[in-house]
Amino acid sequence: MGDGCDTEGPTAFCNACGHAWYGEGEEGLHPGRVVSQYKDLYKVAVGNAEVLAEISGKLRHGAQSRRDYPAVGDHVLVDRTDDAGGHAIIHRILPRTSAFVRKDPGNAGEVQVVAANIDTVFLCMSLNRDFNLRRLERYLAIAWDSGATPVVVLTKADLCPEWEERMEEVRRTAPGVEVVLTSSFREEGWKPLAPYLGEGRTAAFLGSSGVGKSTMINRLLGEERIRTKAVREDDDRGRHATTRRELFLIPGGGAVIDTPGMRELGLESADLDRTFEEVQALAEQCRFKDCTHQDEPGCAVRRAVEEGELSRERLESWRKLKKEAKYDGLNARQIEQEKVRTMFAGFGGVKNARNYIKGKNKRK
Ligand SMILES: Nc1nc2c(ncn2[C@@H]2O[C@H](COP(=O)(O)OP(=O)(O)OP(=O)(O)O)[C@@H](O)[C@H]2O)c(=O)[nH]1
Ligand SMILES: [Zn+2]
Repeated sequence: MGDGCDTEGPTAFCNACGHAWYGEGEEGLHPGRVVSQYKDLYKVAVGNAEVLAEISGKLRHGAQSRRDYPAVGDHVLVDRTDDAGGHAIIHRILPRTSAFVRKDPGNAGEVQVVAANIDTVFLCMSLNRDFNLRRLERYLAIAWDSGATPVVVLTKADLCPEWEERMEEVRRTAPGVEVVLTSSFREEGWKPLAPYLGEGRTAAFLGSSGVGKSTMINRLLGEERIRTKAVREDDDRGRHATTRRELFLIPGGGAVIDTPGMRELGLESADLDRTFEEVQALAEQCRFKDCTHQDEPGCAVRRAVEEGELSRERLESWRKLKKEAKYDGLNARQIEQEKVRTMFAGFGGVKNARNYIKGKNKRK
């Protein structure tokens, strides 16, 4: 085991989703998983039961910022498996392996965790009207930054005879990222998602409204748990309160999270360099280290555009994103890095996946 990891192996398994975690257990406490949140109350899955829980006074007092509070997807230790006698108490949040963060709407300069412990992000794009490669670049940036591994999920394959062309376009936009084709209106049309699901794994669905995320989740769950075409998030503008965000345990093992839309996530922590790996590689050959690729002499990026090696569109979207993403030093990966370090060494999951993809790109 490398990276200075001194853990021997998992010491406990979440009995709700099967996820393994490292570190000491605690006498009398039960591992569970936060499936949804209502203001200061959390719904926690413990085994086959669900309890309503609040956080312990100690946890509250020790919290230095919003990100020290539980989020959907967190593995936590609670004091009971039955809340008939009162709310359960969350005593500890276990180290996160990944986190989606956004700016705290009620607290300038602060971030909060939108969803935690996601292994795979399904970036959903429907093959009809929604198909938009520039938008995909944004989603990719956010996904990489969360620490989870993105997979592009093309939905509504039944509506698009030109799916092969579309897949090829996606592969060019997202080099090294896996691309799958799905349809909720076809028998077993969800099957391509199966390799990313299962015992101990968590996947989140990200994508514009109407691409079919809820329909797909219902298929995976085998029942209509989410009402499709319900109240649209855009309709309650200004109200920060409840946006739909819930973790569902899949009967066959593992879990899925229905993540909020792009607007809620914002772009503040977009990992542009990874999404625009080829731009980044070119930029390294620019004469000036801080080249903005506008009008500096010796700019390798502009040269590549002139020579037709890099599309003008691609450079434009890079510029646009760079402008939008406010690099204020808050980066999801940095935030969680401390907690994550020990986890990764034993898991190998996210880190290995990244290295794998990196290597795959190099070989091209
Ligand atoms: N033809 C076709 N239609 C689909 C498919 N999946 C979903 N739809 C339809 O697309 C519409 C939107 O589906 P939803 O599942 O509500 O989409 P969503 O991404 O969850 O949308 P929000 O809840 O607004 O975020 C519904 O009318 C679905 O019946 C599919 O595979 N093929
Ligand atoms: Zn340059």
